[in-house]
Parts: sequence; structure tokens; C-alpha cells
Amino acid sequence: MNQPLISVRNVRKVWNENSPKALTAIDALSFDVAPGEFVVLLGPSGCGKSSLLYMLAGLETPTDGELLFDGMPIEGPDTERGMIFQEASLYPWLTIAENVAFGLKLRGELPEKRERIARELLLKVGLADAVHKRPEELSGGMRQRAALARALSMRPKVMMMDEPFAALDIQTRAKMQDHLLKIWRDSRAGVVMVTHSIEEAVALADRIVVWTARPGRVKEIVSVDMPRPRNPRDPAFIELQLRLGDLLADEVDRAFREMEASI
Ligand SMILES: Nc1ncnc2c1ncn2[C@@H]1O[C@H](COP(=O)(O)OP(=O)(O)OP(=O)(O)O)[C@@H](O)[C@H]1O
Repeated sequence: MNQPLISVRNVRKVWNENSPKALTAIDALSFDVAPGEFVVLLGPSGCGKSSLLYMLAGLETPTDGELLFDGMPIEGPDTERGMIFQEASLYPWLTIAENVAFGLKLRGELPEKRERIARELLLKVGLADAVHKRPEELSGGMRQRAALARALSMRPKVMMMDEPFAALDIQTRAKMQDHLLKIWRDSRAGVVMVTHSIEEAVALADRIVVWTARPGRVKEIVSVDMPRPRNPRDPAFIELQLRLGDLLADEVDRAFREMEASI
């Protein structure tokens, strides 16, 4: 195998270490992401998926183990690793185009180039008409597309997405998944995406990393060998959904029991 884009090697994350509130969120977690691969993280609530994304983004450090990007240790945030959160964090005082071009401005690109790239990206995510609008004038789905365009402006090698469509209604969510697949194909960036939706995982992923309950580690890695676009009514789709549901069920039960015991 070529060098992985991301390597998660035996990672442990303890929050509030050395305090009575110490909590091991992740333990002995290992998996790789290949360049351009779409990997979905699926696991029970609280198993440490967001904690891992923050570490991959370079916003937090592992307690133990190694996180490598292109073979080098992750030591802080980098524009090659874009992050998209559940709610788009756009600057309310800037237009959509200015939001998308913000990173390019910081990088010192000239105004004409910034504007051209922002327009191209907004066209790509279906927001050509929103160039001069402010975030408050857009729907949640449109704001999320703008956030995607902003992340893409930095030409990231990987995009980390933390439940990016969870706040959207079902129809908008399906459309966003289509958009994302097109953008992912064009950009050739890798994606590491957290979702609670088994259907979304099967619709999108090359591989699905199923986690155990906290402390999170890999329970199983499932390859999704189905051509895209995938039809949720396809028997192979349904079969995989059921299998993933079974894999998760024990872990979700365990997570609930532990949560109840701690209340
Ligand atoms: N900054 C933090 N400080 C202390 N504890 C934290 C912090 N962030 C997360 N945790 C704890 O770590 C554990 C894992 O949280 P995390 O958000 O990573 O899980 P998750 O799998 O993303 O959960 P969910 O699916 O519900 O979003 C939880 O018990 C959480 O309370």
C-alpha cells in the first residue's frame, strides 16, 4: 500500500488527565485513511469520534500513540486538513463570497484571484446566487455548502466533517450527500466524516470504521464495495445496513448502560 494520508496508531485520549474527573475517551485506536479515500466513523454516542477529529485537525493532542498526516506527526492546525462542523461557523458580518475567500486573503492572495476562486467554488456547491448574501439570509443547508466551499478554497488534502448534515431535514440532507460526493470526486481530497446515520454511512463511504463504546477503539472496518450512486432500496445496501446495525447495537447498549450508571 502507498503511504497512507492519515495514520491513527494506537491512540489514547484521556481528558482532564491527573484530575479526579479524568476520562479515557479513546484507547488503542488504530486505522489508516488512504489518499482520496472517503472514510466514515460510526459509533455510539460518546465513544470519542469528535475527540479524534479535533486531534486530526491539530486542535488537541493525543495522550498516547501517534497521529500522522502524509507520514509526518500532526502538530497543529494546517490548511491541508480542513474541518467542517455540524453548524457552519461563518462570519456573520462578511458576505458569503468573502467568507469563502477568507483563508485566501490570510494567505495573501490578490482580490481578483480571491473573488474568482470564491465564485468558482460557490458555483460548484450550487450557491452562485448567494455570492453577495450574508450568512443569516441562507438556510442551514446553504450555509453548510458555503462552509464546504470555504474549506475547499484551501485545496485541502483531507476534509474532516463532524456530523455535517445532522441539523438538516431529510430531503436537504439527501441533496447535500449528492453534492458532497460530486465535490469529493472533483477535489480528490480524502474525507473523514462522523455520522450517526447508518444509511448515510453506506451511501457515502469507501470504508466505515465502526467503533466500540467508550473508550473508543475499532470494532470492525467495513468496506463498501458498491458503485455510486447507491440506492437505499438495493438489497445489498439494505443487507449492509442491517449488518452495521447489528455491529453497533451491542456497543450502543453498552454506552447507554454506562451513561445510566454514571447519572
Ligand atoms: N474538551 C473536553 N473536555 C473533557 N471531556 C471531553 C471533552 N471533549 C469530549 N469529552 C468527553 O469525551 C468523551 C467522548 O466525547 P466525543 O464528543 O469525542 O464523543 P463522540 O463519539 O463524538 O460523541 P457524539 O457521537 O455524542 O458526538 C465524552 O465522554 C465527552 O464528554
